[in-house]
Amino acid sequence: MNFSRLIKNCSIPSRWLLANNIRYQSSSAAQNLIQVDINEETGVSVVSLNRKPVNSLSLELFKDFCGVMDDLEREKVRGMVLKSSCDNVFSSGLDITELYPNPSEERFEAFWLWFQESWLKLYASSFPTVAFVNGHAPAGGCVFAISCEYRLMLPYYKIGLNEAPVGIVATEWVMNSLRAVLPGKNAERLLTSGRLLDTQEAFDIGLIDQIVNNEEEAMARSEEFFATFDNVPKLARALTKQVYRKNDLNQLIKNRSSDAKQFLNHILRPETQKIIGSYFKSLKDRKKD
Ligand SMILES: CCCCC/C=C\CCC/C=C/CC(=O)SCCNC(=O)CCNC(=O)[C@H](O)C(C)(C)COP(=O)(O)OP(=O)(O)OC[C@H]1O[C@@H](n2cnc3c(N)ncnc32)[C@H](O)[C@@H]1OP(=O)(O)O
Repeated sequence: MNFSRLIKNCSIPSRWLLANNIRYQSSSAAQNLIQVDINEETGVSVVSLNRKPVNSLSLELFKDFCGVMDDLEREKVRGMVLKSSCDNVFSSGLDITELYPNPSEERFEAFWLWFQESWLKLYASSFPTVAFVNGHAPAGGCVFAISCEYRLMLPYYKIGLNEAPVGIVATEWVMNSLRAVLPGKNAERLLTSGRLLDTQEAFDIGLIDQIVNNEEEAMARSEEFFATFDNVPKLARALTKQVYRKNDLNQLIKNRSSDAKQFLNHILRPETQKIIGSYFKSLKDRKKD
């Protein structure tokens, strides 16, 4: 196997970014949408999504996330734990205001390309990744979790891919990430029903790896997970992961702009706008009851 070609092919940021003429520029340093804490002793980095109140995923958050992932690659961290700093919510998924009402083509295209970019960087990261699901993780929130290598979750929250009930068809790279975690039939059922599972159900079908009761326990379990790689050369580990995930990665890399166009067309359909609009209204109305 030609390793230098492989490394070049796995060089995540520049090749993919240049292909789309987009470059990282921190969009929101003042807003502090992502907090990063690197433990100098252990080499483990804790990355907290910090877009109050519910970590809905906006263009700015995706841009900042990509910047953080680039920094962690440069720092050669030993591992990353992804969590939320919002109460009770890991991430509420894509920011619905990016999808409704009728987003501008320019904004939406940028939004979608940075979402793709975030997934590529997380899914192919050279360092080990743990999602500490410390709150609800519907839709895009679940996409972040299943793109990590290991999932820990606090009890009594919900996780799943509820795109279908929201009028959205999950794209192929999202389906592939789920298939990599769950055996085929459970993955298909989760997608087509759009059911959100509670922590125990998610553990029972293997969507999450362990249930933890608090952050301290989550950090201890993460450390155990990272320690399983301590005797493995970093480059060999990273390349094994990237080659193993290569088909999923290539499926998106080859289709980035058609994926964005397809999703925009889908989102702009009047029927889709109507379903998302009434779903969003029901979210707002829930509070008034
Ligand atoms: C043809 C090709 C198709 C290709 C498709 C490709 C890919 C799909 C893959 C990824 C797609 C993902 C789609 C999505 O992610 S859509 C978003 C789906 N998200 C949800 O359904 C979750 C909605 N939210 C909730 O259920 C709850 O908010 C909660 C997360 C359980 C938290 O509940 P709670 O703590 O009670 O907070 P509130 O509900 O009161 O929320 C506070 C505040 O935030 C607003 N909000 C909540 N979620 C979102 C969101 N996702 N976007 C924007 N805003 C959100 C909520 O309305 C409240 O606002 P107000 O305070 O103004 O009322």
